[in-house]
Amino acid sequence: MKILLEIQVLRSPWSIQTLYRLFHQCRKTFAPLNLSDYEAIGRCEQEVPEYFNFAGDVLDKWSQIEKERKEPSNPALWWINGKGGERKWSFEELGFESRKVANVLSGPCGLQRGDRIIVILPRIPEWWLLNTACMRTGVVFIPGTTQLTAKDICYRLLASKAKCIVTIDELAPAVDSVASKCQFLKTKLIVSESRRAEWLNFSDLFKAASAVHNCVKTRSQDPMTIYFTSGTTGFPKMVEHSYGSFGLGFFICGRYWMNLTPSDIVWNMSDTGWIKAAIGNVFGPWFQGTCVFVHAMPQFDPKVILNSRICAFLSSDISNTLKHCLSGGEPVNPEVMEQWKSQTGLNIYEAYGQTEVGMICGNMKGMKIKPGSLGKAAPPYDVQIIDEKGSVLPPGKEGDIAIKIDAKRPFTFFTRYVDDPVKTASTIRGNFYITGDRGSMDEDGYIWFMGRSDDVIISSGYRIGPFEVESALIEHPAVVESAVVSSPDPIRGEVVKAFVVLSPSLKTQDLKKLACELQDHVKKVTAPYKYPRKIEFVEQLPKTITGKIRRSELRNKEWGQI
Ligand SMILES: Nc1ncnc2c1ncn2[C@@H]1O[C@H](COP(=O)(O)OP(=O)(O)OP(=O)(O)O)[C@@H](O)[C@H]1O
Repeated sequence: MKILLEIQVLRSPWSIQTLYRLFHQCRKTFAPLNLSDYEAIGRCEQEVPEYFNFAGDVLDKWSQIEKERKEPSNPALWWINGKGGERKWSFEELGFESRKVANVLSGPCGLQRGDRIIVILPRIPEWWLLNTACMRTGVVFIPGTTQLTAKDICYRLLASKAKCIVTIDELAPAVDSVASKCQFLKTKLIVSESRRAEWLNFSDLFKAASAVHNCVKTRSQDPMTIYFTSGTTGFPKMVEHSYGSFGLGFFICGRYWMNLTPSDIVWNMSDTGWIKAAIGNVFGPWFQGTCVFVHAMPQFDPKVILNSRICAFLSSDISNTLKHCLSGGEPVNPEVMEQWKSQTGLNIYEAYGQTEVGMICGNMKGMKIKPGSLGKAAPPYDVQIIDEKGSVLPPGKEGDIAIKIDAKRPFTFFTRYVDDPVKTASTIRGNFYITGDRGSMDEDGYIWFMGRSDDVIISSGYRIGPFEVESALIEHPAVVESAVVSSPDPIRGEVVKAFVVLSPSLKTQDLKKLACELQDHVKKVTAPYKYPRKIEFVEQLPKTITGKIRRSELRNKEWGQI
C-alpha cells in the first residue's frame, strides 16, 4: 500500500514550561516579523508589499530574534544521514553559510540576477543552502528530483535555458552525456568529495568564499523559482513563481494547515524536486521559525522512518511523538485514514493543491475532518464548483473545481507557464481559474474530489470518478492499490476497468473468483453502477517519479492509443 503521509509535525522534546516561556517570548518577538501583516497579506486583506525577499525579510529576521533570545532556540535545520552523521544549523548559521554560497553563485559560477540554475540534489544540506543563496542573489532556482534520467535532465535544461546545473556524483555522467546538446548550459557544479573534470567543486568554492553578501532587493512579482509539474498528464510544465507567490503565499499554509510554531519540529518526506518540498521544507516552517528535520534517506522507506533517530530521541512510541500529520498531492482513501488513526490515534490533515496555485483547499487544524473530502477552501481562495459555461453549481452537483478570480489574479498564483502564453491563458474561464480536476461541494463547503477531468468515466450516461471506485476497492483485504480507468465497450461506450495490485499473500487465489468477489464488494460499498465491469490483476501500477498513478497511460492502452 502506498504510504501517503508526507509531512509530520513532531512534538518538541521540551517541557511545557519551556514551551510556555518561549511562546510568550515569541509573542513579543513576533512584532518585528510583522506576522500579523503577513497573515493579512496571505488572506488578501492587505496589499502585497512592493519589495519582498524571503531570505532577507524572514530568515534574517529569525536570525536576529535568535540572537536577542536568552535561551537556546530550536535549530532552523536539523539534518541526519542515518549513518550516525548529524548537523544542526541555527538561523544565523544558515544565513552565514548561504551568504557564502551566494558568493559562489555570483562569483565562480558566473550567475547574475534572473539567470536560471537547475539543482538536482538529494536531501542534503546543500539543497537548503542553494535554495536560500538563490533568493539572496536573485538567481532563479529550479529544483529537480534525483530520479531524473539523462533524457529528463536534457528536457529540463533545454526547456528552462538554465545556465548552471548542480548535482552529485551519481548524476554527473547523465548530465555529461547530454551537456553538448544544451547550448545554454555554461557551468556545472558538483557536490562531491572528489573532483571531476569540467565541473566546479562545491566544497572547494564554499571554503574559499566570503560570507559577506548583501541580499538583492527583489520586487514581489520578480521570478524566484520554476517548478516542473509532475507530468501526470503529459510533459511536465514549467510553472514560474515569484518572490511574493511562493515567499508570502505559504504563510497561511504553514500557520493553519501545518499548524507550526517556533517550538515545533517538522519532518517533510517529500522529494526535494517537488513543490511539497518548498511548502514543507522551506517556506511553511521557516516563516513560523520552525525547525526543519531532514533524514537523508535516498528513498521513502517506512521502516527507516519508524526506526529513525528522531523517533527514538523524542519517544519510543511514535503515537506519543507525533502531534499533527499532513498529506497532499494524491487523494487519501478513507480506509487509509482509518488505519492511520487506529495505529497513531491521529488524523491525517489532507490538503489539495497544485504546483501552479499552491494549496487550494485543505483541512486546517481544528476543523472537523470528513474522511475522503479535501476539506474547505484555503485562504485566500474562493473555491467553487462550476459548469462548462462558468456558472457556479449548487451543493452536491459535480463539476469543475475552480478558483474565483475577481479583478486581478490572487498574488499566490503562478506567474505563467514559461514560454507558453496560450497554455497560461487556457487555465482561465470567465472569472475562474480552472484546476483541471472534477469534484463537488457539500452543504458545509467541504470539497469532494472525483478525479482529473480526463480521468472521469462516462458509462451509459453515468459519470464515475476513479477515486470513489478505488476507495471502495482498497477496503477489500486482498487489494493493496488500484487504478480505475475507462475501457471501450460496444454497448455502453465505455465501462469501468480496475487495475488491481493484490496483497502478496492472496496472489495464489482463484483470480476469476476473486474478480467476482471484488465486483460484489464494490457494489456493496458504493452505488452499484460504479462497479468495475473489467478487472485486471497487475504486479504494479505505472507512476510518475512523484509517485502519482499515471491513469492516462493505462487508459491509452485500453483505447489502443499507444
Ligand atoms: N489531496 C489531493 N487529492 C486528490 N488529488 C490531488 C490532491 N492534491 C493534489 N492532487 C492532484 O495533483 C494535481 C497537482 O499536481 P502537480 O501540480 O504535481 O501536477 P500534475 O497535475 O500531477 O502534473 P501535470 O500537470 O504535469 O500532469 C492536482 O490537480 C490534483 O489532480
